[in-house]
Amino acid sequence: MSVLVTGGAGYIGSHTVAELVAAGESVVVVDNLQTGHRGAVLEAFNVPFYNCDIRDTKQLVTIMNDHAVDTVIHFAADSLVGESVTNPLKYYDDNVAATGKLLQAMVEAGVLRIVFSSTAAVYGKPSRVPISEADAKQPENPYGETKLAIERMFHWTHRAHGLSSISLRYFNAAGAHGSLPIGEDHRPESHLIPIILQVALGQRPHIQVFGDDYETPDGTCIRDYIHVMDLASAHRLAVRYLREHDAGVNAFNLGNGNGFSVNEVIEVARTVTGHPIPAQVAPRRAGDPPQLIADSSQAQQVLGWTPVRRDLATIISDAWKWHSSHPNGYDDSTR
Ligand SMILES: NC(=O)c1ccc[n+]([C@@H]2O[C@H](COP(=O)([O-])OP(=O)(O)OC[C@H]3O[C@@H](n4cnc5c(N)ncnc54)[C@H](O)[C@@H]3O)[C@@H](O)[C@H]2O)c1
Ligand SMILES: O=c1ccn([C@@H]2O[C@H](COP(=O)(O)OP(=O)(O)O[C@H]3O[C@H](CO)[C@H](O)[C@H](O)[C@H]3O)[C@@H](O)[C@H]2O)c(=O)[nH]1
Repeated sequence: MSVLVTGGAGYIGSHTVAELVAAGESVVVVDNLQTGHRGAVLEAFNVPFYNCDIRDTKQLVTIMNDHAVDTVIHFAADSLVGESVTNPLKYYDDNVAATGKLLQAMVEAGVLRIVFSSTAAVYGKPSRVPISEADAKQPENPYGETKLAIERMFHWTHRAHGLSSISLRYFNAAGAHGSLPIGEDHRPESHLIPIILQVALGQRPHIQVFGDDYETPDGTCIRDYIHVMDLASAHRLAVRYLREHDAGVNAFNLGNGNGFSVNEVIEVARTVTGHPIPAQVAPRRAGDPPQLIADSSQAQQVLGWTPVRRDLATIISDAWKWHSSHPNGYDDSTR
């Protein structure tokens, strides 16, 4: 039995591949490298890699059959919130329609288990924190809307085809493997922690703090940062759960349950890096909710998941090891 990982050359996907390989799973990666990096799927893993789009149903069916795939973990997506607002149809095509093609290939190949990368963005601006899975889903951008639409596809494909699924709603993924040479390399980078670390590396003059007039103790936005290897372990457990249960349709939040403000994150990064990291207050970024904090008790109870790298200094320190040893990210010249 193998696990097919779509988007396995991306940030969270490559860390999950590392986790699965370490657990003795047989893994196959499918990635069109639109934002991923060939170098993120380490040669030492000896994992089959297909430079393939998830819309290519025919090739996916062949790959699933050739590798005796029994479960898919689906990371492949567009995930820039701002771009999704200016170009929503790209997100309906690349996220919703492309996932439809992937599910079609799975049904054709008789692969009826999927773990899906969902997001806290399905909730929009929450009415309370911590957020529970049953709370209102009111996405404020097409990115979150398309992820929610995919979650709904699982409802109907379960009824029609018996496809069982676990949607994992990540809060703010951060950090890096810590011992293997993989980490975060989005181009352009939009996430707070890697941008702060680019300031520490001298690649940017300062960090812009998007708004200091929110209704939070220090006025800056609060987020729930979750270590990428804790996300990876949740995927491993989700695969196991799907194999061992007639699981139906599930969705779980993945976060630490602790919120840190933008200013607090900058302060911890100053301590970790020993760099002053100049900060400048800038206007609010459109669509940012003041606070996002997860209630992840369901993932803990049902999957047996326990995040173990919960400390923000550990998360930033692992990210710093990656960024300081790979200041220009992956070398894509050998693609
Ligand atoms: N990074 C976060 O904080 C975060 C938070 C919540 C949810 N997510 C979701 O988690 C998933 C992974 O995020 P990431 O940060 O690792 O992103 P990423 O861009 O690093 O990884 C996505 C990978 O999918 C590949 N891909 C995209 N479209 C494809 C297609 N049509 N066919 C084949 N491959 C394709 C890309 O090349 C890339 O390697 C995404 O679905 C994202 O929406 C991320
Ligand atoms: O240069 C920056 C970058 C970010 N921020 C702030 O830092 C916080 C975190 O921002 P990120 O862009 O790192 O993360 P988001 O919370 O916006 O987004 C994350 O959570 C979303 C769900 O709400 C989506 O899932 C998305 O993919 C995921 O990256 C926000 O308050 C943002 O305004 C800054 O102040 N300056």
